[in-house]
Amino acid sequence: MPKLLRKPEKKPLSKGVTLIHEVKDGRTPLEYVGFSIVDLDKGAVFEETLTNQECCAVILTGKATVTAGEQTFQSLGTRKSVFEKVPTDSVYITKEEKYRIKGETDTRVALCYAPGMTKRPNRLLPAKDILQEHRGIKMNQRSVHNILPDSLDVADSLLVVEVYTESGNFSSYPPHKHDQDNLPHESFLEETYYHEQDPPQGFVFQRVYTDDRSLDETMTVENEDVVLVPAGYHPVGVPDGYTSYYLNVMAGPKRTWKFYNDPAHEWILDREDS
Ligand SMILES: O=C(O)C[C@@H](O)[C@H](O)C(=O)CO
Repeated sequence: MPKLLRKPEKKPLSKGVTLIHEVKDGRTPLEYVGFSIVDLDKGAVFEETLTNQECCAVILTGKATVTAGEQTFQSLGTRKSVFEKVPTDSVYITKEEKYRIKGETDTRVALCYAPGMTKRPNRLLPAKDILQEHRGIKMNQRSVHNILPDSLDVADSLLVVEVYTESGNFSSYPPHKHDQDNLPHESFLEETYYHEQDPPQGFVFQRVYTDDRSLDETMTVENEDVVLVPAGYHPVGVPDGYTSYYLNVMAGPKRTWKFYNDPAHEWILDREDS
């Protein structure tokens, strides 16, 4: 198996709580980004006390109550499937905070982690405030929900975004990278991709490669897989008949998304939309 591809592990943590993915704590080559997926049965509770990391809890599906410090946010979550394609609710939780998530229904939660340097207010990121964006032309079209973009100054490191790519299209394309701390031209950001496909027997292809090809992995990515992007360009191609969803978490030394397109493929941006 390529070293950047992670399959769902489905490990029971406690009654009604199942760990689907855990990309953190010595189980990852990434230094800045941590990522988990947790499934909660109705009524089940997941609890954690953060240390030097901040967290964004994204209610992928189902409904949940999130308590962070003294605040409780009830009835979060807007969809039974990510493919309803509506934005969902998330909660930003500051470092050194204790939080708990209780499933009000069966719930899938993404826990996105990155270094926290300061104590910040915990904050609800409600679905109604999520900025939606359409990007691209021809077979390079995708829709984006900006959950925690760099324009929103609520986190120290975390950037979180979800992306839908329709049948036959490419996204994260033309291939771009953000692996040099060289602002204003490029920022250094690691990235994770949590993928789903509709219908779920689908797959997508994702390539992660650097200019010198010292890193060059092309992966067949199935439903619920995670891909790690420590460096390099990272385009995604979606086969005919399937829709792709992915959730990206990015973090690095500076909280700015400044990417650099692969010059070999940048020309596709210059085409007429006909
Ligand atoms: O616009 C897209 O195709 C999504 C990507 O930008 C994705 O969020 C990413 O690669 C971020 O670096």
